Amino acid sequence: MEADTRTEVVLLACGSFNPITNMHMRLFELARDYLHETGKYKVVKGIISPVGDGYQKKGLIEAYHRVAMAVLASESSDWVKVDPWESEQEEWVETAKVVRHHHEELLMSGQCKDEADHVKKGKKRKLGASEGGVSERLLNTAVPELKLLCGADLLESFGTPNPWKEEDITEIVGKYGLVCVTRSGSDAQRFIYQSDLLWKHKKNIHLVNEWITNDISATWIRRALRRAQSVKYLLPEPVLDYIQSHNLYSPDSEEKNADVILAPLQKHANLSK
Ligand SMILES: Nc1ncnc2c1ncn2[C@@H]1O[C@H](COP(=O)(O)OP(=O)(O)OP(=O)(O)O)[C@@H](O)[C@H]1O
Ligand SMILES: NC(=O)c1ccc[n+]([C@@H]2O[C@H](COP(=O)(O)O)[C@@H](O)[C@H]2O)c1
Ligand SMILES: [Zn+2]
Repeated sequence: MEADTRTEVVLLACGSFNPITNMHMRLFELARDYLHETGKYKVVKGIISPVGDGYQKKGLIEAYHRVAMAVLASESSDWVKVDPWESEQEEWVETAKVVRHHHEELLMSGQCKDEADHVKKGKKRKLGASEGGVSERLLNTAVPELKLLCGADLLESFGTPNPWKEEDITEIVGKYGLVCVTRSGSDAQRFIYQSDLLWKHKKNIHLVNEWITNDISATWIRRALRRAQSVKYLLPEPVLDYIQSHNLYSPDSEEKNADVILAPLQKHANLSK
């Protein structure tokens, strides 16, 4: 039997997940199919990382509820898991730092693995994004690549100068890589073409076309819930049960953080003072 030489990949999705929807779970499935079809990658894990309360987005309910719902949603998957680390940080954490954290976790878990086992199996796995302060010991360890998974709207938000620092985009796209799920007719390709920075790293950006279009957004779901309209079949049933039993998403909850500036914008304003 031939050895599997594909590069192992872990997909990390960052966002509010307020609440998690069927489309969030579909993102992982679409991205995995795409990467497998290239013949070069083997997706070994998906991570959902809900943003912390410090993000201060309008209508953002408490992180423990968003994490609990994400855990319920992920129960239907055997490869996508929730990681609460980001949600547990007191202050909002830049996405580049979240990616760095998960990459370090991967390096640490790789360090503990019995390397000899891989050698025995004749498995030669490529090391993921690894330069930059990583010890020789870690460089010799087999670690999957970590890639940020997002929708086209997040990619396009890179173009708005305020919330994203150029060095963060460079780190995410240049060092790790991006898998972006886009809709047919979406302008993600043009967007990359129009950005010198993204164009430079285009080899690290995988655009996944979603042919079975699905426009579910958490904002639309919260709106329907406020109006007591049905959202059945738009999110996993256990998530819907959780929302109903905890009475989440009311006109009041939508007013949370209404008068507060989004954390990335605040941070940026402080830096440029
Ligand atoms: N329908 C969709 N198609 C493609 N990507 C999506 C879709 N819905 C969400 N995403 C992606 O999922 C990630 C997490 O998104 P987020 O939590 O903001 O969900 P959302 O549905 O966009 O919520 P909101 O409406 O509150 O902004 C982001 O990368 C976002 O681009
Ligand atoms: N500079 C940054 O790192 C930066 C800026 C804006 C949003 N984000 C992240 O993008 C995601 C956006 O989520 P929403 O679409 O729900 O606002 C969040 O995970 C947030 O932390 C990161
Ligand atoms: Zn969003």
